[in-house]
Amino acid sequence: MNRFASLFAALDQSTRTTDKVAALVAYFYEADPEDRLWTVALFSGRRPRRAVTTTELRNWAADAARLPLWLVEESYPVVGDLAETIALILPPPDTRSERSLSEWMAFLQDLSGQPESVRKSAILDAWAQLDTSQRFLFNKLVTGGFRVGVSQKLMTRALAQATGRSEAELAHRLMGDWSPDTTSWEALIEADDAGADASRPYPFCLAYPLEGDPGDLGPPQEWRAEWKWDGIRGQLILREGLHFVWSRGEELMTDRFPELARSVDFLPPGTVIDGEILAWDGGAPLPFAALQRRIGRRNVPKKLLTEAPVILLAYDLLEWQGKDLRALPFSERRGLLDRLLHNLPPEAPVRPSPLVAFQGWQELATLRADARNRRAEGLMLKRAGSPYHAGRRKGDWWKWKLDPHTVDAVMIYAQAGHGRRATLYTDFTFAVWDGDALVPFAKAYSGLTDAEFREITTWVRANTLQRFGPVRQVRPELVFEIAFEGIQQSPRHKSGIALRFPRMLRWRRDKPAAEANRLEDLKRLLDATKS
Ligand SMILES: Nc1ncnc2c1ncn2[C@@H]1O[C@H](COP(=O)(O)OP(=O)(O)OP(=O)(O)O)[C@@H](O)[C@H]1O
Repeated sequence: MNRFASLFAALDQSTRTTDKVAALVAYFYEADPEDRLWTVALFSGRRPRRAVTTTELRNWAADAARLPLWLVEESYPVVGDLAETIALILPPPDTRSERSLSEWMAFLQDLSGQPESVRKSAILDAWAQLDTSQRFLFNKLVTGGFRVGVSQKLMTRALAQATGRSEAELAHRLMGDWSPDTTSWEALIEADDAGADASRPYPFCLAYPLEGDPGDLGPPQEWRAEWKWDGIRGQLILREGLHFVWSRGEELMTDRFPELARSVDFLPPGTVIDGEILAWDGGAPLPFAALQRRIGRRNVPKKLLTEAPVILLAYDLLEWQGKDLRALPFSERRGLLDRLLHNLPPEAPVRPSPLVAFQGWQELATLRADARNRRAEGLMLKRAGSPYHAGRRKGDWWKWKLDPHTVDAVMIYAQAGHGRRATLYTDFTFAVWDGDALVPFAKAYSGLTDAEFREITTWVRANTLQRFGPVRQVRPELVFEIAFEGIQQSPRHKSGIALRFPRMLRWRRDKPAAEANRLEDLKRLLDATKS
């Protein structure tokens, strides 16, 4: 645990990317393969099974520190972090543990499902062997609320330096359905047979919002335009006679969209397609509300399959005949994709998303104005010569939406509704990132379906950090897309801004909290509306 604790301290102390990468590279050189694997798992958002609830942890810490529970409860808001509060109030350790990170993880995994008395004495025993900084980390591992200022991209860069493999290859290897229980460092990072897991997706290429004039992008012939569909991003993988569908948040959605199973009848194995899952009425997309009824359902009732059938509108080809095509220019990948799909019969659940032909930027701006009639949110601009990047990189993919007034925000407080919805948590407070902190900027309470509010209510009950009368502070994990009519400066709000008519457009299950918008984004929008 010492080595991991030093790594954590080094990452925490510096905001400079080069320092963070150097600390990670040094760690990857020195640590044991089991610890390296757990570190990669934790830093890429993979959580161990949770064996202990935060309430149990608080109660046990109060016992161990011989403090009344109310004093622990009072200390928590002052410190601001439960793991840290507990680390600080416990008496000094009796002995020092020599356990490594992976040994502690195995210890925690073994606790899951054990009776409370066994789990309590194990946790107390662990606390008695760890110093304050190790305890802090240990508590974070127990609660699963592990966050460091290290993006997947940064970690991949460090891994590339430490292993001599390319970032693109490593980013691909780290995707998909693995955990330290199902793989080893050797199999995940080093073994030649990187294709062992047939379901493994590629990291999604993401876009930046176009804020200025498209004319600034250079000659229009270097660009391709497509409609920006209002559905769910999906990567369809066809390998070894099987099919898999991944969300942009690395969640397997295969069973949720059974219509896509038929793609194996029309397309050969060794094909991976990037596209948008849309509810489809035969010739055009249905409004997002139709697709919304499908989201979150693992078993889709027959009625819904007929009322809101889905297809994949394909816009990129990432693998063909088992070969990774990501390094090819976009125009070539698109050409191959169109050839692959243009002859498919209407019953095939995959179709090409058409390219929008244009000669000049002015013509494209006029076409964009018609996006709503096409049931699109605007346009996507993709540089014809660009490879398929992993993640968000400025320059080659731009989203040029019609309505720029949306923001992805993290829910931090929840309150029950009124009347018919009095038993459900429906009124939420949302925050965006300001540095490493979340600042509240808006409240909203409409826009989701009853089924979604029910699911969120269960989640709120299980993830409450604190109560203030009727309001619950929740783990900052759920992301929602908030739409609004206007934005203005406001000295009354901590964020310094106020929104007009904010409402929830959708629950972004595919986005982790770290990817929510930042206060700078809202300030930029504020400046743009002023000028
Ligand atoms: N033709 C298209 N090409 C690429 N992406 C498209 C297309 N049509 C719709 N999209 C959607 O637009 C998104 C592109 O924006 P971005 O990469 O920033 O992801 P995002 O944060 O999910 O975006 P948003 O919230 O604006 O949909 C994709 O994730 C995808 O779901």
